[in-house]
Amino acid sequence: MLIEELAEMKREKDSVLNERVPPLKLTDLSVSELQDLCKDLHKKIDIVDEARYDLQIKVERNDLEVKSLGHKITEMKGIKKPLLKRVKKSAADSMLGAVADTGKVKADFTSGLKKVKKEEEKEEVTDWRKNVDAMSGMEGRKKLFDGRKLTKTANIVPGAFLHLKGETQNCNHPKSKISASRRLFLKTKLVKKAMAMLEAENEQKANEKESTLNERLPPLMLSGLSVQDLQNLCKELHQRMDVVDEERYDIAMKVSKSNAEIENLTMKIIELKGKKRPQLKRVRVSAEAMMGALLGAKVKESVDFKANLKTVKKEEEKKEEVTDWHGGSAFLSTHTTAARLLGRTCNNTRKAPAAGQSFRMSKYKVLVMRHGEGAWTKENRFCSWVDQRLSEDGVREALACGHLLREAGFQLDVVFTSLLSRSIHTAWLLLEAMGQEWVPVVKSWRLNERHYGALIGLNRAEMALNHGEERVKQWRRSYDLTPPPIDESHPYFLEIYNDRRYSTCDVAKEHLPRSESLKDVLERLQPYWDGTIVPEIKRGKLVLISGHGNSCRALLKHLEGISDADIVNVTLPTGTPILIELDENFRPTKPMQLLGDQEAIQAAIRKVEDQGKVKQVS
Ligand SMILES: O=C(O)[C@@H](COP(=O)(O)O)OP(=O)(O)O
Repeated sequence: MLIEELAEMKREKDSVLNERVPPLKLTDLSVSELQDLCKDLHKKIDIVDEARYDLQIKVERNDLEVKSLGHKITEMKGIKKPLLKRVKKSAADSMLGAVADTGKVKADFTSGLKKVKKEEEKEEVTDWRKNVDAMSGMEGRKKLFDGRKLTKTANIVPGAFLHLKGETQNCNHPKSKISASRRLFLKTKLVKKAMAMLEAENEQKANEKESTLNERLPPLMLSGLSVQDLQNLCKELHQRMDVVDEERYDIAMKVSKSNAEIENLTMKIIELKGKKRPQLKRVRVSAEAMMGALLGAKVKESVDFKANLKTVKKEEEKKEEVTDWHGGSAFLSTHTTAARLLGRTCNNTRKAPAAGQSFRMSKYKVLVMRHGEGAWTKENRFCSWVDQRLSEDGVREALACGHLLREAGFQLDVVFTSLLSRSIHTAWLLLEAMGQEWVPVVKSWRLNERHYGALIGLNRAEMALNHGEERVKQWRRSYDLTPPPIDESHPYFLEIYNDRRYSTCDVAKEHLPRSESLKDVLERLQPYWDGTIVPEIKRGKLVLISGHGNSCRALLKHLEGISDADIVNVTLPTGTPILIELDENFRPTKPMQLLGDQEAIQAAIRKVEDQGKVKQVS
């Protein structure tokens, strides 16, 4: 790295740290003021130290992930890999493996692997297979769930799953006698067990964290201290704050470095997979189905997506895309259905045309999408203004979205994103997949995700357990409910508000939101839409907005005239572009279209909705 760059990084670090820990001013302070100052410093150290602790854990996790991805790449390149030994996995890892998507178990056995002699490996592999073979039949099952056997999750759970999924490599062993229903039974039990272990592990981790933090920063004892003592204590705490904060800064740098590395490796893996992507079919979908897709549960009973699925020849497909642009009688009738579904509570200026009314010509098109899946979606935590990256699936979704748009022939002129990395990366990836990297990407905090206030970082399913699913739904989807605001004691407060990106906004940092309802989101977003995005569209540019679940909901509410009551039922899937066609007055001319495989879209919506439910494992 160039000396100049290093010097720049040092300058940047010094300025951030100086801003966060300004010099002490002790002169003329009374005893009580000094005591307050001590308390204040003590509290700040506590917060920063906790953040440092969390970041350190993240560094360790990232390191493991980097190693694991490295192994994967080595394997994919067909390079002879070193002999590997299974290592203990945490309950969390086993859980992740056990409950990984669509029923295909994905325990990642290459992570944290060690070289060993061939003999050792064979022995070990044979061992767990034997274990599982011995588990068929009632006796076996009992043994399998015997607490003694399960005290070491790592050695049994992943192996058992692997076997149950029929993914064992050794062909010499006779085929498993376990029937499908037994398999399901075993899997369910194992998941339950793993969940209990996960809970215990989480509790243990929380205890460890608390005791470490308490040890590092014992409580303050201020009584009986003279002015001189208090001044010395302030100095000591100030110095300590400086050290802790600098460490936190360095660790945060490590995290962003390893995040970038993970992203690079993930991209490499995707490239190595040979850009194999699912065949996307354009399908004719009724307006009802479209609204069903968007409104999720509300109307889904009446929607049969399978019945609407149709394979169309490529030629026909293109023709349809172009010629159906302004619609015909079919368009009018579908639009009317959509108007009926939404129109009841639509505000009149935005309402789609009703039957008998003349239909308007589409003058403008705009594409709106929620970014690909974010890393915290996997953990089911409210992410909001915390700058999490895309997950591996999120990267895949963004690329698939780019391919879809390229195949459909879209030529973008400008992309708008929020200031959050997940929205920006989605834009980059999709532009790359479209071969349109040159297209400008314009960023604004006004497209940021809704600020979830004090809810940031909390787990939705746990919230549902503690407060009820309905309450969580209200927090997530209602129009004018504002969650409790974030304050300085919140673990992510400093990370958000000390971030340099927020000093670039068109409002002062202290006026940035501390919590928002969807209504607030629309209020901060609309001036940007009217003042910056609309003029570009009017210039004839094709605009894509890579936003967030709720910033996109707010925009759709505005464009489609969705009522306060109906917006509650609108949930957006990740990585799915929505095409909106507008007339010269920016009123919709036809129902918005969620582009892509409708069945998959419906499933993705359900997945997002289910995040707010108490997880039932039965
Ligand atoms: O803040 C978050 O966690 C999600 C939305 O959460 P829900 O409103 O779906 O709970 O935003 P996004 O992933 O689109 O950035």
